[in-house]
Amino acid sequence: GEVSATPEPNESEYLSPVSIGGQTLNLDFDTGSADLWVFSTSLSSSSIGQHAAFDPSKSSTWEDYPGASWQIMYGDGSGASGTVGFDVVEVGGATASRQAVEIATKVSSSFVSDVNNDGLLGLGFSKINTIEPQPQKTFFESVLPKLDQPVFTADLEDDAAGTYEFGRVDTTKYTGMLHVTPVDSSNGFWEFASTAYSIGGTTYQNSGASTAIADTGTSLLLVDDNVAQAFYAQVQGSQLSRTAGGYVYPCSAQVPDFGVQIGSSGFIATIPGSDITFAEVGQGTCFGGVQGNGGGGIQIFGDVLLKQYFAVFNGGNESFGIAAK
Ligand SMILES: O=C(CNCCc1c[nH]c2ccccc12)Nc1scc(-c2ccccc2)c1C(=O)NCc1ccccc1
Repeated sequence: GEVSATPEPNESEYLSPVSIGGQTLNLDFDTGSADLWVFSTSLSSSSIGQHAAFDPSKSSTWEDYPGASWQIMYGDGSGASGTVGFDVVEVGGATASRQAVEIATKVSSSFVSDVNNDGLLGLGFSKINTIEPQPQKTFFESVLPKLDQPVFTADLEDDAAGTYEFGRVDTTKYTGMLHVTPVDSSNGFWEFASTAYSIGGTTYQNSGASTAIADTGTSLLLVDDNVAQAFYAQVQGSQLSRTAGGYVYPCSAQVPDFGVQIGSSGFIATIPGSDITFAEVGQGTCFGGVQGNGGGGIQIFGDVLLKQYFAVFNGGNESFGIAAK
């Protein structure tokens, strides 16, 4: 069947209503991780705050996974951990009848204060699922055999609602051609080759990192440090600020267009300079949406890039495609 879930965009994330054992929570759909975890009634009331919290004792279809646990840490220092069970998980119209659901008994402060999401729904590959003693399938892997097509699409918008759809590619959602590249899932990500970039329309070879991942769970565009340095060399007044945690510049600065190659096909996905500012950090200073990846081998193509395009994640032939919209 085909399903669509319309996430509510909030700042840097796109939330979609998910039903778990008949309880609805707003989860952040995240192609950069593979854990489905939720705020739960096991957390302290101060941690729960405004969040919806899943209560397994109120689900008639809940099944414990005795002795299992999970623990996840993200590159921004945030994280969560807890216990595991199985329940019926429904997104739009697709149902996973026995989906591993990770109950948070601990969440870091950044998730407590991020009142928009009640947890994450990982859409990466289950080889990076953190459940011990045995990693479990993602929601997409669970429903894949039942879908008309083994795909899901992400149509992220800045302020309008974005949409994830499972089982079909809505060709009315994009214009021109879909630029498709093979994915190497061996690291558990939707990872592909990316060896070139462009600044202000001029293309350069990327001498550093040679791959990138499509990551709806990361707000920023984290490129090879040399590429970030080359980009900000063309932004008057920019500087790498330790206090801000990255490159900042006067909000009045002229920011050039920035593009990154998707796959070895040669297609360069471009972000208009006017869409690159991520946040104002005060005193007329702006924080850039393009930042260095801190020397890690892979580049992380997050929402700053993905919201410019319509994205197709194909779990059948393991490929990633984007098109203008
Ligand atoms: O984890 C994800 C996607 N889920 C994010 C969930 C999430 C984390 N805070 C959230 C807050 C709200 C909603 C969702 C999330 N992507 C990947 S792949 C490799 C790295 C990585 C590993 C080591 C070092 C650097 C990156 C990350 C990473 O840590 N991104 C987050 C981030 C965010 C900001 C800056 C850097 C990295």
